[in-house]
Amino acid sequence: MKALRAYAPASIGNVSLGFDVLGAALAPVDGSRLGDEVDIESADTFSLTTVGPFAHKLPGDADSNIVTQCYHYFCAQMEKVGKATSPVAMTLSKNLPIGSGLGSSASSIVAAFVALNAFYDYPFDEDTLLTMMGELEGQISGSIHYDNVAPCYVGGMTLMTGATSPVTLSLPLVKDWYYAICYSGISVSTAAARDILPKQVDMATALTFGRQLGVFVHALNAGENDLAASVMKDVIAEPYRKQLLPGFDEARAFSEQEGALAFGISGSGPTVFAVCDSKEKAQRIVAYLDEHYIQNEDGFSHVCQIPEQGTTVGPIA
Ligand SMILES: Nc1ncnc2c1ncn2[C@@H]1O[C@H](COP(=O)(O)OP(=O)(O)O)[C@@H](O)[C@H]1O
Ligand SMILES: N[C@@H](CCOP(=O)(O)O)C(=O)O
Repeated sequence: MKALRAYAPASIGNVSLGFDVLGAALAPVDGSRLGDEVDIESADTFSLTTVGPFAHKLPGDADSNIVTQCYHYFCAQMEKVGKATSPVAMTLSKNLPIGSGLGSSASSIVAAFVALNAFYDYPFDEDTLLTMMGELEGQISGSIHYDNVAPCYVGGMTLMTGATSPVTLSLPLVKDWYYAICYSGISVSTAAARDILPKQVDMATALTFGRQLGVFVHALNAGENDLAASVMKDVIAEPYRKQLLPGFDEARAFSEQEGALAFGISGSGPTVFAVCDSKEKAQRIVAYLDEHYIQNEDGFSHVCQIPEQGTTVGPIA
């Protein structure tokens, strides 16, 4: 009997300078896994079982779980293209905290769609699947944005095009950048953190946003890494969101003093990240964040890099 497992990594939405259009996958350098997993196998009727360290924080009923919604959405898309589906049993290992800024819902969504697509012998191509992932992410967070689902699915650092094909472009990776990331343990709802943002930005902010994104993409392609890091500043969301994050200003001050190239909010927070040009600097910042930024026993931190690979799927060993 076919039984598959998909693993979908955590991700940094926005990467400070690219609100809703830039994202990066995350992989701890110690080789541990940071992401949700979805198992799938044939069954007489559909079911979803949830396990893992954050399963108890999910909605109690399977119907409210985004993975169940992915299954129904996937089946409806299959029907539209005249393809049959049969019931499956799915198991979600909920390894990412909810409302963490690590693309938790995106990780579940991407793992679910990749597992379903593989189970039914790959009926949909990458752009079609990404569009479906964005749709489900939009249902849960209040508006469609691809900056978590895209890097989670394809890996690397991704820039959204606004087109349906290709949905996303992959940017060059800086091999010697290390990301100190820390989840404080509190929950910030993405929908609520979007609601507090102004609906319009002024001309000066729009010009800074465009200039930074243009310079960043050029600098990465030219290998001018310091120039790229110099424009990793959030002029859209951080000024409004940082008030939700106790210890944010102090964490930034410490990281900058330790030589971090950039510091910002991962997605809508509360996770923060510091970009460093050595693993040792990232480890020192992680040690500070462990002691000063974490608020409760759910918090954690890691030194990460951006993996080239995104979601993986294969037979359950
Ligand atoms: N599999 C799932 N993973 C994460 N959140 C889920 C899942 N299924 C349903 N939810 C609900 O979706 C919402 C996700 O909140 P959100 O703030 O967008 O989280 P995140 O920023 O971590 O993706 C929560 O209300 C959560 O209960
Ligand atoms: N671009 C989005 C990213 C949200 O990421 P999450 O990990 O907090 O869901 C935003 O900034 O609202």
